[in-house]
Amino acid sequence: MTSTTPSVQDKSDKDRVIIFDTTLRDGEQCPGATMTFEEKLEIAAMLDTMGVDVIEAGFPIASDGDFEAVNEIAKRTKNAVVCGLSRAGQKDIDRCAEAIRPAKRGRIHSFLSTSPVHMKYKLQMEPDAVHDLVISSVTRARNHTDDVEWSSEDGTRTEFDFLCRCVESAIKAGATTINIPDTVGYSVPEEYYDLFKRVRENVPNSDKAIFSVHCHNDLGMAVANSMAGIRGGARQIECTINGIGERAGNAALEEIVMAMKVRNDKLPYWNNIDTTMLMRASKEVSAATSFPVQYNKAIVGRNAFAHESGIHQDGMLKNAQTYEIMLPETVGVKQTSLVMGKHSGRHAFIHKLEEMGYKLGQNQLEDAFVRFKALADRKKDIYDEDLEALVDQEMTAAHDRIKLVSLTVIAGTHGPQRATMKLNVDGVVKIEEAEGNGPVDAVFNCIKALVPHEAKLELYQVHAVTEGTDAQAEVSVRLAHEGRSMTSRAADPDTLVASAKAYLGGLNKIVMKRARDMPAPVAAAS
Ligand SMILES: CC(=O)SCCNC(=O)CCNC(=O)[C@H](O)C(C)(C)COP(=O)(O)OP(=O)(O)OC[C@H]1O[C@@H](n2cnc3c(N)ncnc32)[C@H](O)[C@@H]1OP(=O)(O)O
Ligand SMILES: CC(C)C(=O)C(=O)O
Repeated sequence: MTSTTPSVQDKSDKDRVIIFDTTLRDGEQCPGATMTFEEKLEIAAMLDTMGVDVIEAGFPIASDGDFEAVNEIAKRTKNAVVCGLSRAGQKDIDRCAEAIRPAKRGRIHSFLSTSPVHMKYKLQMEPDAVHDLVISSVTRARNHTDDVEWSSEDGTRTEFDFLCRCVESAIKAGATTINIPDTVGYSVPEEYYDLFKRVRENVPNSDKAIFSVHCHNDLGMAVANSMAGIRGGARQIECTINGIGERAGNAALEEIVMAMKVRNDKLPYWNNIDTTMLMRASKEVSAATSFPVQYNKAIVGRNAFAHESGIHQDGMLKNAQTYEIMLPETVGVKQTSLVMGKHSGRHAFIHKLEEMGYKLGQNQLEDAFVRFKALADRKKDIYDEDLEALVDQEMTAAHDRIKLVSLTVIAGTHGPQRATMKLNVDGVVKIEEAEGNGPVDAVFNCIKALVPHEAKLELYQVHAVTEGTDAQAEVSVRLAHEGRSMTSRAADPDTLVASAKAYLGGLNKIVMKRARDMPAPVAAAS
């Protein structure tokens, strides 16, 4: 934990927040997120191990498959309460009760809309009839289990007095948890805080139930609203892994939990979640639903602990607290990553090369850095292999007597292909133009014209250093000369430039060998 991250000091019961995970119910409701029976069992087991207090495992009346999943999760879950959702009708409630029956601790979660728009158009019921149904549904659920949650669907758009009337009756009928959902993600933090505060103050028996928040993210405020509800006196948060759920989703469990942990000074609440499992949970849910996690998603996005900007990377290298408010290990991420890219600076570049085992002199470093920046301008992702190729080239090129200055190639359907090349040979710049049977042949013919030699090309191979159409091409050539073979490699985003550099690399090796064999002044190649 960094010093900006106070630990949860005083774990008093009044500040304990129940984490109610609804990934398998509300999470599964979003289009395309359907999970198989086996995937649901795995996710439920993971949530149980992670310390989730209540697992909403499904909506048993929805289908036989949902019933089976809730029922099996109820049988297997060791610690958490297993909850099933049901409408207010008797059939729904009884089916839900049957599904959760094997659970060590089972909960029926019954809901009914209370807002004018929902009552009038969706339910087509008068408020008094809705109120009666609240009482009869909670009473029926209570006959099955003593753990009953009642939700006033569209609670944040419900008339205050009617909401209080329904909440009071639900508690009187035996509801032990009262949820006031922001079903359509319409509320704002101050308003949601106020709603809980006022309902708890106005409902005479409010202290007999635990209040719960359930927020949707239509305006991007699900987590902020959830925390506001907790400040207003709620002590259960309904949330999902990766924030999946209806439309724009629910409050994300990982964000809620880490907000309480990192900002415990301002949000002095605690929960039982093992935060080191958050990344694993995110990956498991993403794999099961095939929903990718947004790169910049808080806590579990792949960029959440990654830095590309030079100024940030420099800060991070000097002290991680400069740009990170929590340690990656806290959420199950191995380590911070300093991603090399066009915004990186020298500090990070040198650090990266040292990590990869390279020690370059000051001039070599400066040259390599300039070439790295040029590469990063052209290539989206710079991988370790790119840096390796770049530095290897830098190191071998340092003593080269033949250097590529420029190359232009005209290629296409109307041959012959033509290359124009400028070389620096022992400090003298020469230019030549040549044709060839294809662009590579034209390039090599240019080299032969500029540096006449006897060496024969034995092998020419191209492969991509990394993936993507902007990947660097790595070219290998083998030149046979006086009974020996010289191999050389070069990389560049342009295959023809890489080809020229690889060929010249082979020639430089021949020249160097000659110079070693007969130390007198040598002309380039033979
Ligand atoms: C805010 C939420 O997330 S609520 C949960 C939403 N989740 C889902 O709907 C997923 C699972 N749902 C389903 O599989 C199906 O909708 C079922 C099985 C529940 C119902 O299917 P159907 O019987 O074909 O009804 P359908 O879904 O078309 O319509 C819903 C009916 O339930 C009624 N209804 C809606 N909410 C409730 C409620 N809380 N209590 C009682 N009745 C309700 C509607 O008014 C409508 O009734 P009507 O048929 O008399 O007009
Ligand atoms: C059933 C309730 C809790 C719900 O999902 C909602 O209102 O969003």
